[in-house]
Amino acid sequence: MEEIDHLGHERSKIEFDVEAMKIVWAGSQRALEVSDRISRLVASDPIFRKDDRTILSRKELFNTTLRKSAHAWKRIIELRLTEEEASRLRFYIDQPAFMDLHWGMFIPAIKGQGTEEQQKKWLPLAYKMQIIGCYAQTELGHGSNVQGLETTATFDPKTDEFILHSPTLTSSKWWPGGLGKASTHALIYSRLITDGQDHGVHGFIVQLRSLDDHLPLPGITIGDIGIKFGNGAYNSMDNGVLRFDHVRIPRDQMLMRVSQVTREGKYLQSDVPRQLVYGTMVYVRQTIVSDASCALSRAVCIATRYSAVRRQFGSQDGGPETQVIDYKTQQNRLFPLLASAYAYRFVGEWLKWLYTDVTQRLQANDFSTLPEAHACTAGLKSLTTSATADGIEECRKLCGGHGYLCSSGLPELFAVYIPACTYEGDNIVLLLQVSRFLMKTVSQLGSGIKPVGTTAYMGQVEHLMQCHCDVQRAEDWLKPSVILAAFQARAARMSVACAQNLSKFSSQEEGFAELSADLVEAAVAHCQLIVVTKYIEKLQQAIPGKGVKEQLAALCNIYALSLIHKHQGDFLANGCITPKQASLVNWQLRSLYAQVRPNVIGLVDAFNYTDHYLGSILGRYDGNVYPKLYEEAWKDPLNDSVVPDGYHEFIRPMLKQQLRTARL
Ligand SMILES: CCCCCCCCCC/C=C\CCCCCCCC(=O)SCCNC(=O)CCNC(=O)[C@H](O)C(C)(C)COP(=O)(O)OP(=O)(O)OC[C@H]1O[C@@H](n2cnc3c(N)ncnc32)[C@H](O)[C@@H]1OP(=O)(O)O
Ligand SMILES: Cc1cc2nc3c(=O)[nH]c(=O)nc-3n(C[C@H](O)[C@H](O)[C@H](O)COP(=O)(O)OP(=O)(O)OC[C@H]3O[C@@H](n4cnc5c(N)ncnc54)[C@H](O)[C@@H]3O)c2cc1C
Repeated sequence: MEEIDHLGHERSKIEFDVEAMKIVWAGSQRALEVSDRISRLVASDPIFRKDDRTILSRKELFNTTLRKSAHAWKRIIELRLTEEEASRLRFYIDQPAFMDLHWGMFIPAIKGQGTEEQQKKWLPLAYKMQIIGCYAQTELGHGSNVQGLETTATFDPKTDEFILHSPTLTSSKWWPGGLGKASTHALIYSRLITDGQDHGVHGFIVQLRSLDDHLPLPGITIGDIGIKFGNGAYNSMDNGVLRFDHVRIPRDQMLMRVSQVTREGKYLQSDVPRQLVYGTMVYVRQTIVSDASCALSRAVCIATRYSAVRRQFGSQDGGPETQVIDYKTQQNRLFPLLASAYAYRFVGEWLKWLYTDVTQRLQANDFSTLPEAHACTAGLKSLTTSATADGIEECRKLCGGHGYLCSSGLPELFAVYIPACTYEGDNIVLLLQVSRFLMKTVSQLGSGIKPVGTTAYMGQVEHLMQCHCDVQRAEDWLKPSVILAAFQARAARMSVACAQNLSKFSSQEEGFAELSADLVEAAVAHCQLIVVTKYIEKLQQAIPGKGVKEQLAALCNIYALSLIHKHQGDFLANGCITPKQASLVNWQLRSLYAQVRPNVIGLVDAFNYTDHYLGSILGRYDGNVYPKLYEEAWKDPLNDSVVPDGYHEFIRPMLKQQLRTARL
């Protein structure tokens, strides 16, 4: 039987080349080909099914994680997948697993902080999965404050070993993914003590479990920390707890690129900055920005398709009701999220470039761009994950009641995504790092040090402090130069205001503590400017395909103008725009919504997500929502029997008792 495309009418209206847009979204023709091939491979393999995840018990769920990971590894070997293909495989399997930490943090940490000799010894074992590693930094008592970690690694010159110890309950390692049940090894961040002196936090490779029977090694207490938020979701991950009781490891298992301990127990610091100990976090924060565009685009794809299928009110003369996507309020909530998904995609691409550049420089002992890389990764991780978490929840609401069903895919997506606002650095703590960087930049203005990179605009601070926005008609808001000027003026004015207010305090520390809420807002303004700038730069490149650039430009304008509308308090209070100009933003936004409306189904089709990956009845490619929702309901285990288990024990006696009471 021929499949009906319930969204066919929508697809017939699309004014741009969707196939060309798929290439832009994927990054290149080759990336699209890889993504497409691997997504189909995963969708067609029954071991990777995920439709039962929300009803499995924790043990069953973890068992599927192990099965899927082992099967993925087998396929990687059999098909000789490249690193890029393997990473796509993990993406489409779509189940958080210990493998993420092994490949995403354990290996990068050894690469970034290990000496050549250490890399030669450990990386081949890790690449062949002969050991499984995790990243164990956070403790029960400290996560954000890394310098406050309590685990100790004390050098014993008699035996040429470090003694790992957990001196307090709060020093127990707590949270590391993969630690609870799967890992054989861990990168332990702990205080280095030599000759009674504390040298601060350093990384150590420690074996946790036997490679023969997986039992914990002597002196090691280890387990899972318990069930987390939401059904399924991040519960496939074995986040763990770990305590050491005087566990000995050889001296050469301290990662020694940044600093070394000699055979005699002497502590040596190399020219490499200490902050490189935090380097793995910079790497992962960068990947989290691209991940945000994936999670948001997934939610937006579901909400957009469903909004085109769903009809409510507005029937005239017995005709069809209005598609909810045609309500301006729906567009005003949904289209800025669609635009944000594209914006985060492009800023993620740029951040990847920035990270590659800083890594190459670090290898040549050029550390000059490290502060900027830290500020950009911290700030953009924070901005994009907060907006994505809120955006997923907004998409759930955009889908009305059906969005609350697990079969919409949205509850699980929300539950699995929200910890991104916390892990790899709490979002507020990270924004405070950005504001520290901004305050330093402002304090150096006029000192001859020219701001570069993403703070280059501060070089024109005098102009930005008093310039006026050049908008008279709504269409003027479409000029990239006008948008950039408004965002630059807002960011510069907010940073300068913070710097001026800081100078009123007797100490910088006191000022930072008192003004931290304003500082966070200034950091957000700076990060939004980065996203807008990188999107505008993307549009300056050649982008082939009929109508593709026009759609991307419309989305860029929606992204920027919806932010001006949302944060108009900042723009107005700082005198960057007038109330009249703020109201023209809304006029222009409405016109942009009308421009993209016929194309929105094409814009979400361009993500090229399979139904398997979306995991949503509401977001099905064919829009065949109602029959499938109806069918799905009958699969619920509660419907296995017509009369529920427990009827005789609980319902019947209650009913009978009521009967007796009624007779009395
Ligand atoms: C099947 C096969 C599959 C194959 C493919 C798989 C691929 C998988 C990919 C998946 C990838 C990842 C999955 C990830 C899943 C998520 C797991 C989550 C893991 C974690 O959460 S790990 C723990 C993370 N913890 C944190 O982030 C802690 C946050 N805290 C900090 O970062 C710091 O403590 C701090 C807040 C920055 C403060 O530190 P500190 O007090 O030491 O520093 P100061 O504020 O005093 O600053 C001093 C100085 O240092 C600068 N600085 C700080 N941090 C950095 C940095 N990271 N880099 C560079 N510089 C830094 C700071 O700016 C100051 O500079 P200044 O002196 O002002 O010049
Ligand atoms: C799902 C998940 C997976 C994780 N995986 C790992 C892992 O693999 N390895 C690992 O080592 N860790 C892991 N973590 C731990 C994670 O990195 C930390 O939880 C995170 O860094 C936040 O630290 P915290 O828990 O100490 O939060 P806290 O710092 O205790 O935050 C609590 C509150 O205090 C606020 N706050 C804290 N400091 C300040 C400040 N200076 N100014 C203003 N406000 C402040 C925060 O904004 C927040 O609102 C994971 C966590 C989660 C949730």
